[in-house]
Amino acid sequence: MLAVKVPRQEAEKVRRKLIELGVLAKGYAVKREGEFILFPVTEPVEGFELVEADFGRLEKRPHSYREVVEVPKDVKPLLPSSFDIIGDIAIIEIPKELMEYGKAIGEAILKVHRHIKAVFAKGSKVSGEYRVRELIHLAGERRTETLHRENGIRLKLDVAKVYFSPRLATERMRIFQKTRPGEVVFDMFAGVGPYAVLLARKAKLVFACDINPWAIRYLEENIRLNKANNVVPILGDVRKVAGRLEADRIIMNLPKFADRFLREAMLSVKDGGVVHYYGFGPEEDLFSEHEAKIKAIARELGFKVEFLERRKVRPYAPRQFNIAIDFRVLK
Ligand SMILES: C[S@@+](CC[C@H](N)C(=O)[O-])C[C@H]1O[C@@H](n2cnc3c(N)ncnc32)[C@H](O)[C@@H]1O
Repeated sequence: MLAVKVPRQEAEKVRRKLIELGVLAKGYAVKREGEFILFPVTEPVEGFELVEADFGRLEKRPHSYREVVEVPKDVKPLLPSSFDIIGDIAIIEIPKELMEYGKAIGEAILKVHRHIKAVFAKGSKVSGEYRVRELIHLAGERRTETLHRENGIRLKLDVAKVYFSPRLATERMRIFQKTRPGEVVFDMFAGVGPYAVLLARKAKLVFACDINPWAIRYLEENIRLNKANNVVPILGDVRKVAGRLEADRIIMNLPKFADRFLREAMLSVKDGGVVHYYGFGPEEDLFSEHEAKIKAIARELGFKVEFLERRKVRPYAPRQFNIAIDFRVLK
């Protein structure tokens, strides 16, 4: 095949020129011959030494597991285009019709994403007090503990024993940016500590409560891993703790039931402090119901609320969103 031969020192400059001219042949590995580099080209190029040479084909690495997965053609359109990655574990939601090809899907994911060591399918919705879901092993190691990196912190967790969603990383960073140095924060539903450990980098003190003993066990480990010694882990029902401490900022990341804990949040926040409330809302009216509940509880307690920000955090179900409402409590 036709090639341009150039001294090694000029190779990078020439490569860019050939790309600019649109004549560099794609899919071939460039060749080295002593002090020279040979570039495969699709047509003669003026001003360069041209030679004939054989080139090896570049191995084309697939970008998606869908390119290599071995499933019948008719079910291919059902393959999900994305999945969650927590540390080195992939968790994919596959439709019922694809369940019998679970192993093939898992193996394809392992093949394309070399850093993933285990693949699980979602076996149920997130449920119960601990907000965990069943997982079905598809391929790779039968291990559910992993180390996840997010926003510059390291989080050890067991995906089968605690709640954790990597999709909230941006939201957590947003709250970090709102936090002011010297604040006292109360993370009412802390899990393994993705908010608490991150906010501890700015806040003076972070109280982090969870009712799931596994979550608190991992939170304690994450405090050590990240040297977040200003986080106070509290194991138990937040109802027993609330009102017994005072915070400048409260995080209520229990979207399914947060409305049931508004009284506890308002009793625990200082006059002028801020509550970050999470919920789920239908597309056509995301916030009204939640805001009405917030106002009603404030009224009952004789407080005032000032709404600061409302936002969609992420899609949750068809035409349903995970939403956030930030509000200030005036006592
Ligand atoms: C949606 S998860 C959020 C965890 C964490 N904030 C995160 O972002 O990964 C909610 C957490 O609240 C905890 N929880 C549920 N009810 C509780 C209660 N009454 N008191 C304390 N924690 C509770 C669950 O165990 C779960 O870990």
